[in-house]
Amino acid sequence: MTSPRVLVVDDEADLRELLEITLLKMGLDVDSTETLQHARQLFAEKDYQLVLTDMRLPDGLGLELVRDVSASGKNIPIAVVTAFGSAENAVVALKAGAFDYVSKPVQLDQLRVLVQSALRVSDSAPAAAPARGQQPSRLRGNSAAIQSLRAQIARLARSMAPIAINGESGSGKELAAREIHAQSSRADKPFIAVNCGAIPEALMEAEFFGYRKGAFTGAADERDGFFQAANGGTLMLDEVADLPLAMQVKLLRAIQERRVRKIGATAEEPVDVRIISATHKNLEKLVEAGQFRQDLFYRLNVIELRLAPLRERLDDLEELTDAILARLGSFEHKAVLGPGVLDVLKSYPFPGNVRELENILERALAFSNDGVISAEDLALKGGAMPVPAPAAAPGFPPVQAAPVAPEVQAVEPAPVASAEAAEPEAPAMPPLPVLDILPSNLPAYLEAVEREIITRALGQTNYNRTQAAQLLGISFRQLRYQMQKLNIQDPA
Ligand SMILES: Nc1ncnc2c1ncn2[C@@H]1O[C@H](COP(=O)(O)OP(=O)(O)OP(=O)(O)O)[C@@H](O)[C@H]1O
Repeated sequence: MTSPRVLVVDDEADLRELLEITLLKMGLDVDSTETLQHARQLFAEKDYQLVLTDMRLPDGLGLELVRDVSASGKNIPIAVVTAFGSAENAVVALKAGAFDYVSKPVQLDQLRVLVQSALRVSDSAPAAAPARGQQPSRLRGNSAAIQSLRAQIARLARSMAPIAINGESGSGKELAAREIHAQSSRADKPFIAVNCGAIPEALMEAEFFGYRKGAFTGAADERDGFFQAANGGTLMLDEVADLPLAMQVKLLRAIQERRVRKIGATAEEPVDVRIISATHKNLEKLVEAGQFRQDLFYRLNVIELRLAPLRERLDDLEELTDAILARLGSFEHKAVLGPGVLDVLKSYPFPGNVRELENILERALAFSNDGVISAEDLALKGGAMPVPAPAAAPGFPPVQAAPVAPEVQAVEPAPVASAEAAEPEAPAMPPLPVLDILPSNLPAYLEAVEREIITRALGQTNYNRTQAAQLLGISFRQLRYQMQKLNIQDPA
């Protein structure tokens, strides 16, 4: 069996030699050259599994080779070596189709990780075909928007470039991120989704980077953070716009250096993580307003992926509805839409997108006769639903913090005790109650207030959690945490 062959293009003799020796020690065959022209010739003549090129070459730019290799249709990963501190070059190369980059001075551990994951990419099937052993796609729909999304996902799965997914709440951003991970050479490593908007600011550094035993009061054991938990795999930064500025600086550093330091540790540890970020907000506007760091935005936004809202792809509604009903119904009790109900759904704007469709169908099924859903069962405009009485005051249940284990696939941090802050443009606050007697147990009292407010919002929206979250100016996930924490259940 022949070894994989790598083409190294660099005119700096020392660096070229270092790259060659490292690759040879990894058991690879290496061809090397100093010029762009010779590199093009070699690439045309021979089969390579990886091309590694410097950005500045005597007769041109490594970027030109990136474009040639990407356009060749051979599906060969090409990585670039960028000058120290040249974030622009790295981003430009990734945008042009580079698989990944290493910065000078080249850290050999990072180079080896890059080479190994690049070789896994060239090993796997071409872009359109699913990787070995991969689960079938959960992404339903056949509209032009979804078809183009599938094609983009297949292409993006083959690189390390950071991806920024933008789309309304519930439009499938996390699902798309999971698909990219599942189709990538990282599929057998963890996919960790972190909701940046739900982590208390004081815990952020510990949650992202981990801590050593005794680093602070309560740090009874050493613990990994999200970066270490996602090592080798993909880290999804959901609701990335909600990251506080101080954390943005630390995150940028971790992404640039590909190293993290646990709180209380002296040494940094390398991490190999692909970053996918997602938001329903306009990050560019937040950058202009000084609420999001430009440098982090630039790093995260290398490739943009936009998810169309459901109302812009109503062609998908039937397939989505069928898939959701098949999941909700059982073998004996099939769930179906009654006559004309699909048209009623098509006239609804779905502000909460596919997630709202799921919620609507789930509720409608509970109200339906024998699993046949009528237009009334959909209760699209909201109808009166009895508001469940708030839980009795005595004996407030203790709040359980969810432990974060490395094998956890979607990490949702422990719920925060107070109601999360609403968007800056949230409507005016109702006046605060004037209390005659001060509560003797403030946390328990606040919990009772929170339970009362959330239960009222859910009652007003017929327990449609998407709409209740909107009413309260919090995200769907934040509402879900609070409901779990306060043990509020849908009476249906
Ligand atoms: N094209 C699709 N096919 C099948 N299911 C979908 C599709 N798009 C979204 N969903 C489903 O809709 C629900 C919401 O999707 P997801 O959590 O990915 O949305 P999101 O945009 O990340 O939401 P949020 O902004 O609230 O984080 C999930 O249950 C997901 O599986």
